[in-house]
Amino acid sequence: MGDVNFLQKAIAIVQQATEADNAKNYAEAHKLYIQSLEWFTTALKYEKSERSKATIKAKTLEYLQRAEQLKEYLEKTKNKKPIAVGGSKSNTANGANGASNKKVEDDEDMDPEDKKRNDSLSSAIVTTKPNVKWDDVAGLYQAKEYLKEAVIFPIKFPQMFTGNRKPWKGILLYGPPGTGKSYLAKAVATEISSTFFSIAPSDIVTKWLGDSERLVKQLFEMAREKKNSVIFVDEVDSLCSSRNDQESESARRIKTEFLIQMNGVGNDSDGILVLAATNIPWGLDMAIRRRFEKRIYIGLPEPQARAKMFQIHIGNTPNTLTPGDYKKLAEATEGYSGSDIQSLCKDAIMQPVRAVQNATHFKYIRAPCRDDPDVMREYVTPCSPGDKDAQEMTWMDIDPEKLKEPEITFSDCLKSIRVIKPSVSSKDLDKYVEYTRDFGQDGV
Ligand SMILES: Nc1ncnc2c1ncn2[C@@H]1O[C@H](COP(=O)(O)OP(=O)(O)OP(=O)(O)O)[C@@H](O)[C@H]1O
Repeated sequence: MGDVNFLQKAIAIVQQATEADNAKNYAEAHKLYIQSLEWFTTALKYEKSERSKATIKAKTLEYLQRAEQLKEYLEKTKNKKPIAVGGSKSNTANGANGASNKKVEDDEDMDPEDKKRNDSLSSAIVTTKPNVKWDDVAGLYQAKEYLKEAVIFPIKFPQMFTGNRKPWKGILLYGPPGTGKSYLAKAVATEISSTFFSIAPSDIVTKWLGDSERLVKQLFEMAREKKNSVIFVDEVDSLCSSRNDQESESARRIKTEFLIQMNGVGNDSDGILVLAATNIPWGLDMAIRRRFEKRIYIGLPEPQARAKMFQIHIGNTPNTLTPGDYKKLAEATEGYSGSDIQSLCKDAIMQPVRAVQNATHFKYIRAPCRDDPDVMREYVTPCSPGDKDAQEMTWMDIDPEKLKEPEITFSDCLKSIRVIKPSVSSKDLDKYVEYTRDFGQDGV
């Protein structure tokens, strides 16, 4: 339902954009096209049908191209104004290219456009640790091993990575939606001491129309300066898809720049790991695919990992679940992804709230005090009308202080399993298995 709203919003904005465009109000049209692209990108993320995805992508490219044309036109007309600011720096393209050996952080005499890009990149640096530890990621042992190999060991034991032993420079995490690719990246950001850049392609493509490739270049320059950095690109397919006829000039330039930077030709790319994630690895440009030396399949979780996910997501919310119950829940959720189990747990956690909301009878009980478990006090809790202590009342009759909500039970979880179904079909999985056989390796 949410996806339909994103798409509707995108269409509504693009209609305004075309109206402004037709009325020759180009600045407004440009602004609206960019806004619509952001909504289209979000709609694309949540769209499940491959056909609709292709239509949205084609439309997005069309609007992107129009927005680029408008931007070019607006810049040309703006430059006609006789403003003598910046002298020889007025040509931003030359400014950026000539600055390759300069410190990117050297703001003093930085080209204003470079500075703007730099500021934007600074916001991509993850400064607040996401607080996802390796142990919070259930299963995916192999993937975690590779990531530790790539980011922890080279920093901690640089002496091990001399001669021909080089740390991995490009790791691609691919697999169905909701299997923990971004979550793993968060664990990397939490567990490393070095700089972590998190890049959303929509930012690169929509905010920097026309000079996106310079933004990519500057990103790598900045990462090189920081040393031992990780650049995480989520949904890398939308930045580096395989060539097609509808590809815009700017999309091609971004991709080329990415290739150059990942190659590290003429650059010292040691110390940078490019970590990327995608749901559609087969949509990636072949040359880009090759730059990711490790391509790790992040598949659906095994039963053991599913049991751990139930434990993680139910956490310390009061419950009566035993280790045996967690095992049974794992067995009952074959084919569920990590995010399916997360949604399922969210639903199960709400069951006691529903029980309170729907109860027609409550009873008085004595139970350990919330603030001091050594002290017993009186509470009111929902019960069946047949209970010998049942009293007819609703939640509205209860003193909030006295409410004792029921604990989550195994049967609450089973109820949620009946409602929440797996989001990945076995047909989808076949494609990943085939891709892994041809190009990847298992990370589970
Ligand atoms: N292995 C896991 N361990 C614990 N939680 C997980 C795991 N996998 C997924 N989850 C839960 O599911 C949520 C969604 O996962 P995440 O966003 O990482 O999926 P993704 O693979 O990046 O999906 P997409 O491809 O749609 O971006 C996470 O925030 C986390 O709560």
